[in-house]
Amino acid sequence: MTDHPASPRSFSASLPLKGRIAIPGDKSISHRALMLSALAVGESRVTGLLEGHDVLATAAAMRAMGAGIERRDDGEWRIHGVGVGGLLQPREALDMGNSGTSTRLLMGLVASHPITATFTGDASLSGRPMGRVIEPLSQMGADIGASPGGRLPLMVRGLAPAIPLAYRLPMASAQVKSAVLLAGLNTPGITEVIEPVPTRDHSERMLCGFGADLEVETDADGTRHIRIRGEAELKPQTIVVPGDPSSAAFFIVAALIVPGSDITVANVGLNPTRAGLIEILQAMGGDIELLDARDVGGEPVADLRVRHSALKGIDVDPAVAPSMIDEFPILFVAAALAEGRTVTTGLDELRVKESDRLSVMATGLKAIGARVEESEDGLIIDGTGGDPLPGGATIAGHLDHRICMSFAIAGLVSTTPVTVDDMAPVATSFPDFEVLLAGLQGAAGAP
Ligand SMILES: O=C(O)C1=C[C@@H](OP(=O)(O)O)[C@@H](O)[C@H](O)C1
Ligand SMILES: C=C(OP(=O)(O)O)C(=O)O
Repeated sequence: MTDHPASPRSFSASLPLKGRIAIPGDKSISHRALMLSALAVGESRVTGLLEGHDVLATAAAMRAMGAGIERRDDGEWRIHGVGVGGLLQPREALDMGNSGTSTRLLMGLVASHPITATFTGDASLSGRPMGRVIEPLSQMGADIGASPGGRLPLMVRGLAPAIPLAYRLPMASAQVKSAVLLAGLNTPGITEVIEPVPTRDHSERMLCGFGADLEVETDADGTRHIRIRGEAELKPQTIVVPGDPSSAAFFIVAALIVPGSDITVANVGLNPTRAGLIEILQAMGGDIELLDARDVGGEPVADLRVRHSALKGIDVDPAVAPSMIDEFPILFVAAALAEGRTVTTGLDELRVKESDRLSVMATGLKAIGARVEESEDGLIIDGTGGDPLPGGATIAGHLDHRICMSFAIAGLVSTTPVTVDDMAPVATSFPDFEVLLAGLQGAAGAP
C-alpha cells in the first residue's frame, strides 16, 4: 500500500438500493484469529477470515515469525502454531502497510519473546502514535527504539521472561489493551489491564476460547480488570469469523438515506462493544430490523433489514463512542442528510486514526455542500432533512479506507457526482465494497 497507482472513482445519485448482501469477516477478529492460532500448539482452522490488506499484513508477519499459514482453495485458512514463547526472529522488517491493529498487537507479542523485530508501514501508519504501546511494553522490559514522536519505523527488542504489569489504560483503546494482554501471554505471573471505559472485547473472548487463563472483574463504576496468567499453552481452535459491523455500517447508512431503499445485510456481528451505531441510527429514526439473531464463533450475529427512513439529528452520548469508534465517518454522512442538528463530542481519538477523521470529514462534507462545524473533539452537523447534497467535489481520501467509503456513500445522495481521489485504500478492510454496492444498485434496476 505504500506506493500504488491512484484509483479515482465518482459516485452519483443512486436508484433505490435493493436486495441482500453478506458482509465479509470482521477485521479485528480476523487479526486475532491469526495471531492466537499462530501461538497455539497444533493446527487451527479459520473460515470467514477477512482477506483485506490489513489482515494479510498480520498473516505475513506471523509467517515471518515461524507460523505455518496457508489458504486452501475453499477459502479455509489453516494455521500451524509455534506455541507461546516460540516466535522466531523475523529476517526482515515487518511491513504493516496501513494497519494500526497489526502494528500495536504484534508489538505486544514481540515484546515478551526473545526476538527483535522492525516495524514499517505506509505514510498514514507512519504518522500514527505508537507511544501508547511503547510505554507499557517498555515497563514490561521491552527495549523499543522509535522514530521521532514515537512513530514508525521502530524496532522492538523483546525481553523473555518479561516483567508482569498492572496497567491502567490512559485512553479508550482496544489496541493498547490487547498489546499488553498479548505481551502477558508469554510473561510469568499475572498481567493486568485496568480499563475504565470498556472497548471491544474480542481479545478477551478469543484468549478464553483458546484456553488462556483470563478473568475479568468489573467494579461498581464499570471499570474492568482483565487479568491474564502468562506462560499459557493455547489449544488450536476451529474459528468462524462473523461479518464486520464496521463494514456493514456503510450499507446500513446507504439504505437509510437513499430514497426507496430496502436491503438485507446478512451476517453482521453485533458484539455489544461494537454495536453502538445501530443504537444511534435507531434513535435517529432509522428503520433497522434485527432478523435471525444467532451466535457465530462465540459472537452475537444477526441479519439486518434496513429501509429508507426520515432521520432526525441527535446529540450522541460520548459514552457510546468506543462501541462505534470506526463508524463516525459514516454517521457524519447520515447526520448530513438528517433533519436538524447532530452534535458529537468526546471524539479526540478520531484524530489519530488512518487520517484525522474529524478534520478530513469536516472538510470533505463542507466541500459537497453540507453544513458542518468542527470543534476540538467532535462535529456539529445541520442536516438537509432528506434533500440531496449539492456534491460536485473531489475528496482527498488521505489513505483512509473509511473516509473513501463514507464519501462514496455520500455521492449516492448528491445532485452532482462526488469523486474520491483514490479508492485503493478500501482494500485494507473491504475489498468487495464496490462490487456489493453495484449489486444492490443492480438489483434495483432488475425486472
Ligand atoms: O483492536 C482493534 O481491533 C481495533 C481497535 C480500535 O482502535 P483503538 O484501539 O486505537 O481505539 C479501532 O479503531 C480499530 O479499527 C481496530
Ligand atoms: C482505525 C482502523 O484500523 P487500524 O487502527 O487497524 O489501522 C479502522 O479500521 O478504522
